[in-house]
Amino acid sequence: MSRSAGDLVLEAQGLDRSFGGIHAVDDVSLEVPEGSLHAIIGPNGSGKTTLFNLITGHTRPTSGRVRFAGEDITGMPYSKVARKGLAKSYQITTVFPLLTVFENVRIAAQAAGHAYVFWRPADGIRAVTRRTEEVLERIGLAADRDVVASNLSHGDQRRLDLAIALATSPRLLLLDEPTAGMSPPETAATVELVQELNRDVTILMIEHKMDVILTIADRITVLHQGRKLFEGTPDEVRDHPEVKEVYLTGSR
Ligand SMILES: Nc1ncnc2c1ncn2[C@@H]1O[C@H](COP(=O)(O)OP(=O)(O)OP(=O)(O)O)[C@@H](O)[C@H]1O
Repeated sequence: MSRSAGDLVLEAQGLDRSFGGIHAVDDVSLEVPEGSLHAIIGPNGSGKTTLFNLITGHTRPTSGRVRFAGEDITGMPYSKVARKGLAKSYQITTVFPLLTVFENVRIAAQAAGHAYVFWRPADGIRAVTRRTEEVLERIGLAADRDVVASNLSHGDQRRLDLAIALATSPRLLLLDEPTAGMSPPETAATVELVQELNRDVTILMIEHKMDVILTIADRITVLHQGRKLFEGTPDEVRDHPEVKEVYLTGSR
């Protein structure tokens, strides 16, 4: 299938999810075109994480549909969605702390099927090693390949988590606050890295730092109390009176 900018990688329609009496996500629709960097912002408790979980299959929507690369994936478990090319990088959750950087990334590359040349296993192993080295180079962790993951700085552990996601050669990468807990230099390096990755992977990200979002996003969805308050370009979001009010006063 040929792909071009403008094709929708992700389409969410009318997503809804309640937990008891809390309407965490309320009729949210989203369209993410191939190649774009789309950001989700909103105050604490506005439904960002729940929306991500509805997309990845970690949480079932009460109603609404999710399409990935044209296929309906609503309610499909993440293990299956991941094999279709949707990867997520969530706050170091996928790193094995006692394995080296290289081993961590190699496991992901292997799981993604890069070793699946069963009639010539040596080719498969070489392909996995090549993909692992390529990803480490790209993420800037090649010099740390033999370091045990738990000995990396917080910023480098986040980079490793990204490397693991990237090793699966995803078509869409979901990033949940990639700069959380990072120092200003680490944040700047991560912003650069995310922009670099976006050259060939579509990205959907949650981010709290407004300056980061306004710098790198093509389009921004603003959530407030589970609903879509506004969607637009960084300039439109920056100038939108209701968005300013929510961010400045925390309420509306
Ligand atoms: N499993 C759950 N059970 C009950 N309530 C939940 C559950 N998950 C989320 N919520 C509630 O749904 C609402 C939205 O939460 P969510 O975590 O999606 O917001 P968020 O925008 O990601 O917040 P934050 O920025 O603080 O991470 C909140 O009121 C939260 O307490």
